[in-house]
Amino acid sequence: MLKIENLNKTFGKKQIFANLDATFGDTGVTLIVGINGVGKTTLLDTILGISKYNSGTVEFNGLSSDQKKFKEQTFYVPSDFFLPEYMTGKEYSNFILKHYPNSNLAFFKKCSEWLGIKDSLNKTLETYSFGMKKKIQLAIMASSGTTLILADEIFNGLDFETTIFVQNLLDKMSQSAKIIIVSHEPSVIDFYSEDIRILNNKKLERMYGTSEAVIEKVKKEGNLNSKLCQMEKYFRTA
Ligand SMILES: Nc1ncnc2c1ncn2[C@@H]1O[C@H](COP(=O)(O)OP(=O)(O)OP(=O)(O)O)[C@@H](O)[C@H]1O
Repeated sequence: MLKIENLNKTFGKKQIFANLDATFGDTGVTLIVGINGVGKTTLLDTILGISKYNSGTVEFNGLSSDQKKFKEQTFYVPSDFFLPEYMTGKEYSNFILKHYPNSNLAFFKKCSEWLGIKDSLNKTLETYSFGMKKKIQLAIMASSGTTLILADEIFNGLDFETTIFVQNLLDKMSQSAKIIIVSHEPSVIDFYSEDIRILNNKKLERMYGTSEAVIEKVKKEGNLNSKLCQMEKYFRTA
């Protein structure tokens, strides 16, 4: 179980989280939504210990992010990434997967085949398109054998077919791992409607109801309806 208690985090004078509490079970997909700049990436970074927090506790199965066992059990797919361009896909995947004791190289090969990058594994990463770079990270993620996976904007840059494939892959993986994803896509809200949390007012709140209700709430938090009205008025009078 991932447990966050009384989390407080600031960047300078700006408070990002205030006494944020959240628990996540051992399996299933949780979708985190929220307007731009509210702190979704910071939350993932904080869980993983990449970003320090002011006070509170973050534990995964009793482990803290500075422990080797925590690192071996968790995998992060960030939204912005820089890959070692001089390595081939094969060298890179071997390099990353060897850090994970339960990784499965045979499954990596299978995922590479499913994702259509198998024939490019002997090429250097500088020759990969953005989508191919994303795909190799997804294949590594799926075969890492980790039990906590955090992924930021995971579907960005993926074509339609791959998006559907990855949604189903995550669904299967979530039977034995906890997967927490951040996404802005309405279709993703539809697919993962079981556990949706909205980051708002420096806290993480569980959302219940239909995906339409969730989308309406997200729109309201960002004042989208009011902005749309203002824009319509502007074009009517311009
Ligand atoms: N290293 C940093 N130093 C100072 N402020 C930061 C830093 N990183 C993020 N912030 C600020 O913290 C807030 C949360 O940023 P974060 O990237 O977590 O938001 P987000 O919800 O992921 O946004 P988006 O949907 O645009 O990706 C923003 O106001 C951002 O400007």
